[in-house]
Amino acid sequence: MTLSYMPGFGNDFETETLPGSLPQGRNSPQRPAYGLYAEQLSGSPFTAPRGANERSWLYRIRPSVKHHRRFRRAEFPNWKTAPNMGDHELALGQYRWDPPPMPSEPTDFLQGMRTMTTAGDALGQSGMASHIYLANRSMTDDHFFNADAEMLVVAQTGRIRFVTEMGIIELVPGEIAVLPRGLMFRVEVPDGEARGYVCENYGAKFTLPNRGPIGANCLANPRDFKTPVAWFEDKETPCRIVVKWCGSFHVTEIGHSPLDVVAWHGNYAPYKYDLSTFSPVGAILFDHPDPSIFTVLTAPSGEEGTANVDFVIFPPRWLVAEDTFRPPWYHRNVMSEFMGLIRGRYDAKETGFVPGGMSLHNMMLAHGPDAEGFEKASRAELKPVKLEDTMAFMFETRFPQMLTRYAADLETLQEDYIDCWSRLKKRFNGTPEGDWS
Ligand SMILES: O=C(O)Cc1cc(O)ccc1O
Ligand SMILES: [Fe+2]
Repeated sequence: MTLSYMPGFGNDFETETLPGSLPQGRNSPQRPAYGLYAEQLSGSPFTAPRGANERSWLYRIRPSVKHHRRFRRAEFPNWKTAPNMGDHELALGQYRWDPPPMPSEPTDFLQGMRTMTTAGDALGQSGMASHIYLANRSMTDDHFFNADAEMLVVAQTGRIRFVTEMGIIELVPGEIAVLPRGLMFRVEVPDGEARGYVCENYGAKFTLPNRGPIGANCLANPRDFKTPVAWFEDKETPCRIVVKWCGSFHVTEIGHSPLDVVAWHGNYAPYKYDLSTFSPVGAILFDHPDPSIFTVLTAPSGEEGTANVDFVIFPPRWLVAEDTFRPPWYHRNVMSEFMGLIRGRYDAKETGFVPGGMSLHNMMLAHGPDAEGFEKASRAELKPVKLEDTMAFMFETRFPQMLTRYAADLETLQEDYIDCWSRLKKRFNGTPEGDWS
């Protein structure tokens, strides 16, 4: 399937599948062409300031209200929403997990969503949740929208295709997608199996970070974000709609596909991004900068510089710093760090953090390179070194991340994770040289 995308971040896009199906010069003509219904999808309050005002106009076969019959409650027991406190007995700690096993029974993207952490409060529209998805079945007649959050999806293994009401996005591992709050979609797994990570962002939408003195280029460049062109199906067969709303799930049946948008325009739309197009900027003489230098997208909170959630990556790059301990320093952080590994190895952890795995370093819990990583980096010859074939990421939030029972009970939780620091030796011996024996 060849898919077409429109470049740009937050653009005012326009796209139509049939000639003349998109009204020009107005949003709501008396009789839109092709007998379509005009519908506005608002992603911000009507009165949001211009820079933050997001809405799209959708021209569809039936208005969405015809997609809503009376709902029944539905259950997705592994998909949790903040606040979700204390449903396990595990004490505080630094945690790391190997990849969870693929389910043996047929499992679609919704059934395969497993929440690892929740933070903040979805009803207060702040905070986030970290999930892993494990899918081995495409959704065919089932469709979904999430009223609680926009969803940032990080593909780790297997292609994953989001057939949305505004067009089709397909990801290969190493790509991400952002699906706005309220967008209707179904999820297909063209390779038969897919695994990856999801950040549900309950707060203000992800946007590009300011670059400050870096200037007008590098990091994530706007043109590398891709929004799908319009696509629709005119399918008069039974379909189901699942809604996530304030942490609960609801389902209804309708007699046709809700993916019936023939044309649309506006700036509230899904998009994808290939992480390999991120242009990293770093220290080219000495020291290790804060990881915020690798922020792809940031979802602000009300407080300046204090993200509801940042999406940060650790891409392939050259390390050139002189007289520098090059891996991450040891640190304690008021922000809470959930990490995943898409491929390769992460430079702070030589072993134990594997692709498809996860780690959680919560508010103020100390962490940093393992003993082997420290030894190696402290003695390494500081010639230019390229970190190749690697891609780790972090969901970093101002809110403490509460573990779910699923995460606490997961059989791939590494009981011995904190032992990775136990072999760090005392080097202090009262002399300026220290003891490096
Ligand atoms: O903890 C981690 O591995 C993530 C991280 C990386 C880095 O380069 C600096 C700080 C930080 O939290
Ligand atoms: Fe960290």
